[in-house]
Amino acid sequence: MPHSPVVIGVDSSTQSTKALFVDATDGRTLAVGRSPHRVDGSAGARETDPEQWWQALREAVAMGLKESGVPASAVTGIAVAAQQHGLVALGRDRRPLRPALLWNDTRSAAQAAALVAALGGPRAWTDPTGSVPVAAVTAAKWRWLCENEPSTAARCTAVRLPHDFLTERLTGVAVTDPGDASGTGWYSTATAAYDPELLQLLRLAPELLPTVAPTGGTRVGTLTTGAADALGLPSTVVVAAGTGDNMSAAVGLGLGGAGLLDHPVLSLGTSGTVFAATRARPATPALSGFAATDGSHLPLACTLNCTLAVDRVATLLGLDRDDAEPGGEAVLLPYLDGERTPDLPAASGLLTGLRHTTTPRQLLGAAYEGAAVTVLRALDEVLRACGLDPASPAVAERPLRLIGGGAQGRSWVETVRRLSGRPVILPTGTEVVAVGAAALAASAVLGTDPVALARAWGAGTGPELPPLERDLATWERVGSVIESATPALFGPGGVTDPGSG
Ligand SMILES: Nc1ncnc2c1ncn2[C@@H]1O[C@H](COP(=O)(O)OP(=O)(O)O)[C@@H](O)[C@H]1O
Ligand SMILES: O=C(CO)[C@@H](O)[C@H](O)COP(=O)(O)O
Repeated sequence: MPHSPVVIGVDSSTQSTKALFVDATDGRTLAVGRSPHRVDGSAGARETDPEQWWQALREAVAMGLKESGVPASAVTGIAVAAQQHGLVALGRDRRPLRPALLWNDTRSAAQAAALVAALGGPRAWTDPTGSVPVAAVTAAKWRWLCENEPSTAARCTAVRLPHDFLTERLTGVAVTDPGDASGTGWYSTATAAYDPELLQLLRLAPELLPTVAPTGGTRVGTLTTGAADALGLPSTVVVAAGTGDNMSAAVGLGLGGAGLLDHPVLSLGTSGTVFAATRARPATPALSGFAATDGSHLPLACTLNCTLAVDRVATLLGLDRDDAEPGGEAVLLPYLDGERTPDLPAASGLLTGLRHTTTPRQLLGAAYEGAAVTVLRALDEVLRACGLDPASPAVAERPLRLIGGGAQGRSWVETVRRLSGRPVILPTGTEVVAVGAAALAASAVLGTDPVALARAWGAGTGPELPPLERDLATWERVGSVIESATPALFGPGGVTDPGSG
């Protein structure tokens, strides 16, 4: 009997690649293949060889095929969602000239500040792009490459984001989507096209860039013979344009034009992000005003230090992840990688409020609190960007959808509930970025709306935990330390503009 059609949603995130095999008829997860990658670098550098992502994609697909027992002939579509912003510089042979500069590489902070000044301040950037450049933004990374490795920049014949690089490996087609493009700093969310004035300022030739597909669910082509051989899949498999990981999570949760708008999400991974899909184009210096991949928008704030940083504190203390209790007087800002929100690229971890009575478990709890308050402080701004009044009781009761690896952890869930005072939904689909990519793939195969499809699949629904009484004392204690964490405290490299996102 023929197998029902299967689509593969790929999440190529900072730490690993996941390939989710989904039954396209009902959204059932059949298997998930996984393969880790390495992030190299110290003193602000964060790099990964893009060939590692390609290798990991191959391994994750092979694992998924084996575990699902699905015949390769049943696979009809694939799409890639990946970590945002990373700069992939390719040479004439379409191979990387150097490792990718990742979203959490802070060496480009000075270039970001110079770009803001060159255009006349934050508003001059939010008007076209929706966002103010910070070290994470690809435009700042391109300028860093030009200034620090000019011969590599001169040899560069193509500039790609992580998901574009992988989509091109699959199809041979140079294509991106509006969602991931909106994190580059050279794409205008106002005109839905690359901005020629910004490209000129960046000294980036438009020929180096991929074309922008109308949506992440656009059919780009089919697998090349080489990619089909490498993946063990038929060359008839349809490839969709794909998108950035946060945009894909929105699709997987059923948020967007054909789904729920203005419902907040908190993602707990290497980065902490808070965002919502909304109708109006965001343009405030306090947030990244991204495009979603389906024509709606995605106001978002992102921190550099979330699960990985807290896990590191647990390791330093010799404790298990969940061996934590509320921090008491201790405040720990786990800014081990510098920080993006607030914009403190030269920051390091900060501990204050230590007493003779402070226990290691409280210190770990303080790290959870520091990371959680840092990202949750942007939630009200996200709600305002959705046209909502955060102070209104109906908005305050709106549940927060918790996703990312951290949503699997008891301490993360309890810390977020205690500090937000909101109901929390734990979606049943634990790999919502990959679910979103699978919905984009299915959309390219079937011609349906990806958000509507993902809603029907139901991955965004799950148990709703009731609100806990809000721990305002901790919220305010941690918040006041964040307010005092100025660039001057962390030495050179800090940026004085409070714009973040
Ligand atoms: N059961 C768990 N409890 C707490 N944290 C977890 C758990 N499982 C995974 N994680 C965290 O999830 C993170 C990976 O999540 P993921 O969303 O895949 O990250 P990324 O997208 O940045 O690669 C790890 O840093 C790990 O700390
Ligand atoms: O830079 C951002 C968002 O602007 C990050 O959210 C990256 O997209 C990386 O995500 P994770 O690997 O942490 O999921």
